[in-house]
Amino acid sequence: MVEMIPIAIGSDHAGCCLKKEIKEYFQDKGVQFKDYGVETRESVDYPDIALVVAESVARGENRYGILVCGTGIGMVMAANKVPGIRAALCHDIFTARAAREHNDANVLTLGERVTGAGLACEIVETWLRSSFQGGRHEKRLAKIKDIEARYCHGKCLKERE
Ligand SMILES: O=C(CO)[C@H](O)[C@H](O)[C@H](O)COP(=O)(O)O
Repeated sequence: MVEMIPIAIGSDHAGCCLKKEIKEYFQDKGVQFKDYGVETRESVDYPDIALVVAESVARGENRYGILVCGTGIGMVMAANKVPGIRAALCHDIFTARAAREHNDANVLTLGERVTGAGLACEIVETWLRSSFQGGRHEKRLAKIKDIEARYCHGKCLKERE
C-alpha cells in the first residue's frame, strides 16, 4: 500500500487521537501523507480542517483525503461542499470498498467516537486498495457533477485554475 501522491489527513479535536493512529499505520506501511492538523484536544471547528483538506484534494495536490472528527458527520458534510469532492463516511469494511468501487470517493471520513482504531485502519486500507469500477457508475457520478454544476458553474478548483 505505497501511495506516491500524498494523502491529506486532518482532524478536529475529537478526532486527533484516531488521526495519530492512522498516521502511525501509514508510517509502518510507507504511505506518504500530509497532516493538516490538529494535534490536541483543544476545541476547534471541524469545517476549518475539512476545507483545507478537501481543497488540497480538489486542486490535485493530494490524491485522497482522510478526515476524522467525533462522528465523521460534520467532516463529510463540510468536505462535500467543495466542488469535485466525493466524501464518504465509513463505519465498516463493506462501505469502505463500495465508496471507492461505486462512488469513486476521494475523501474518507471517520468518527473517533464511533470507530475503534483497529477497525478504522482496516477501513482505511480497504478504501485505499479498492478501485473505481466505472461502467454503470460513471453516469451516476456524471449526474452528481451535473447537480454540482447547477450551483458552482460546473468547475472544480483544479479545472478553474
Ligand atoms: O461530526 C461532528 C460534528 O457534527 C464531530 O463529531 C465533532 O467532532 C463534534 O461535534 C465535536 O463535539 P464537541 O462536543 O465540541 O467536542
